[in-house]
Amino acid sequence: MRVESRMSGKPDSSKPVPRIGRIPILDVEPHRTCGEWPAKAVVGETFTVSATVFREGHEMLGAAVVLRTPDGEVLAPATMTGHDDGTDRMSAEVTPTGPGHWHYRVEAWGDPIAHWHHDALIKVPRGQDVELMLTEGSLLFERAAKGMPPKDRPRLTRLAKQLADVTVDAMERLDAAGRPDVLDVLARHPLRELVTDSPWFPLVVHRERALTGSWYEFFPRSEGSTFDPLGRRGPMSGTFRTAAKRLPAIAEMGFDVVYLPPIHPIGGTFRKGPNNTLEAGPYDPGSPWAIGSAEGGHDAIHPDLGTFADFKAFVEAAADLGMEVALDLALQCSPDHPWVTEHPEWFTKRADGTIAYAENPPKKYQDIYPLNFDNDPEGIYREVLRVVRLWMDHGVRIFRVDNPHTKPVPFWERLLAEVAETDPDVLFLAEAFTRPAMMHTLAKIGFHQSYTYFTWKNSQWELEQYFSELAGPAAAYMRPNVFVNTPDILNEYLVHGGRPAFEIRAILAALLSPTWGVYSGYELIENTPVRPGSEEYRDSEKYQYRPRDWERAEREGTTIAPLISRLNGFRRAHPALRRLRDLRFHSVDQHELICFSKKLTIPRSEARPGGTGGSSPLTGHDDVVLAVVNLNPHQVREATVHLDLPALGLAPDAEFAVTDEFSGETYTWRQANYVRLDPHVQPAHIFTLRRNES
Ligand SMILES: O=P(O)(O)O[C@H]1O[C@H](CO)[C@@H](O[C@H]2O[C@H](CO)[C@@H](O)[C@H](O)[C@H]2O)[C@H](O)[C@H]1O
Repeated sequence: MRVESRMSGKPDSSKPVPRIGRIPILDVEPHRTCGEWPAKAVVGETFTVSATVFREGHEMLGAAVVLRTPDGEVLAPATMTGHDDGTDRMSAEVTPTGPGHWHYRVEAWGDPIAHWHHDALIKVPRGQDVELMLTEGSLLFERAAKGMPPKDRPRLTRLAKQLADVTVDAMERLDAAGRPDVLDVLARHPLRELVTDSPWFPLVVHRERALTGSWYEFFPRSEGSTFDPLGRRGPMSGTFRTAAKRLPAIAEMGFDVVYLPPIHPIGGTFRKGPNNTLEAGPYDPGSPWAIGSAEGGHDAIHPDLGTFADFKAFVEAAADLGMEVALDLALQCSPDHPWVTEHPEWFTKRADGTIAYAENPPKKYQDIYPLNFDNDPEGIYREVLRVVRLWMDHGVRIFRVDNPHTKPVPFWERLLAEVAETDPDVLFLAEAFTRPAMMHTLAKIGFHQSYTYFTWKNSQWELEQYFSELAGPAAAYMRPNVFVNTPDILNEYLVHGGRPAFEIRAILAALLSPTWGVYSGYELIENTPVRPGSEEYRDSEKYQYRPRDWERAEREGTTIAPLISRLNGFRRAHPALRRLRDLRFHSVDQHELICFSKKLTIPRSEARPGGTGGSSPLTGHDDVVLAVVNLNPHQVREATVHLDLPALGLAPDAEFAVTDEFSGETYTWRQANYVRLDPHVQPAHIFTLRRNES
């Protein structure tokens, strides 16, 4: 990192130039973890900037973080504080207030007044150099006064005079230099010398939905699909119009985003039949990811679903209910896709002239051809950009990108950058389940959100380890979208855990991650795998229509939709739950329970007295949620939970009231607390905190 010192003057090119600043500023985070790509935040998201800042000898220094807005305005510095652990690490929190391309930098300086004060406090009481010390202090405060805004100047000028007044007791004069009002002025306007700046580092600020949201995935063709009980005709597909009837119930559950698998024409060649069989019957609708037929490709709508006007009406109906529609972007083709004949050069031919089908080992996708992005990079790029813009023009502002890790990374970096230039509100979710290097790089180069390994993290240690990584340094560039299930992932925990397992996983996802998602049928506790040990559903909706009797489930109480509504309600009521970086785990002496909290400081102007859902912010400006979850879906578990009270904004010996958001019961808690959770009654406590008045 090149650090320019304001004091270094013009370098003489014939001599070696020190690369380090006058006050060294090293290892600035999040810059270091983001590499050459911008750090990410959403509007109003507070994050920490830290750096190693030190200097020679025993001189004292100060440091601050400065934000520069997309308009070039440099905002008031946020003072950095030291970590007091011998590492010379300093940090400050900053909050960008609008979208766009921001910058941040660290400034450091020598602080002669702090240094003088430190020495004077040692020497004056011991009678060493008393008048000399006080005179030097007086001169320093005179200097500082010159740089003050007029309203603060008199206070320091008076102090400078007082320090030099030999008629006043020396200790009294020294005490005056440590008065809170003086320290306050100095904190705001320190006397700075040898000022050194780090370079400006990029920070891209997105809209809130890039970090926060509740997603619901469903196949529009299933909603309203019908079967002839007499078998005189094949099943009839649902349409955008019939699917729209499901939207109010989805909104009722509190979802923000409705994600649709591909809605394009589906190919007939090598079409898959029920349960991923390789032979489809005459009425089998095929996998929606097998995109393209004579009816069109990625820029067309499956005629069974309706027309562009129907799609528009669907998007508008969702918007009226406060939801956005996310569309799948799966860059692959059925053998019947128009690109296959119009652009044969986009596909790789084998020695026998055939095109190899796509794979994501060990999965085989016999019904699709992969594109070869290196055959005609420019042609494919232009066409994909056209397709993306077409759907953007039809109201789609979120794309869920299928298997981005099987396409060249620079392709995505270019595409996402070009879209962001004109439409910075358009978001892309990377569906890449692959090695960390690829997943993290896709996030760095521009994907706004990423699928995660949450579905496979079921134990306490796995969850703690994984989420500590996601909410730790990775949060600077990668935003998790935590689905509890997908059409491809029915985890064995759900297969064997029954209803409590579905409740537990929904609670974990909704509270641990600012964005979580549910694939339709989850609320009905659908958990039959196609065969023992498989993560595929039996009679998977990927290959056949799957209408569901929502009303019956509601009547019979076989749905967890009410729990999902409550979870999304908590998330709306508690801004802390809509953030990631505020997650902290607490210790539990039983490995099948997990305890975590989220705490967000809300500016006073935004604090809501009393909160909602029976909760109340801790201090009027802290939103704190504490959860304890039994991870065993079969058996009661009890334990002692040891809280990290400072992480909750509380003193180590504090006693405070916790109110369970499910039961409404209030308990008095302290550092160590007994917990007992029965997964068949209530698998979790979700507590809001209130300090005891006494
Ligand atoms: O490869 P992933 O596990 O990430 O899964 C995603 O991409 C798959 C390919 O698009 C997709 O698979 C489905 O569509 C295929 C093409 O029609 C079909 O051959 C597969 O049997 C079917 O599962 C998967 O759904 C998607 O999430």
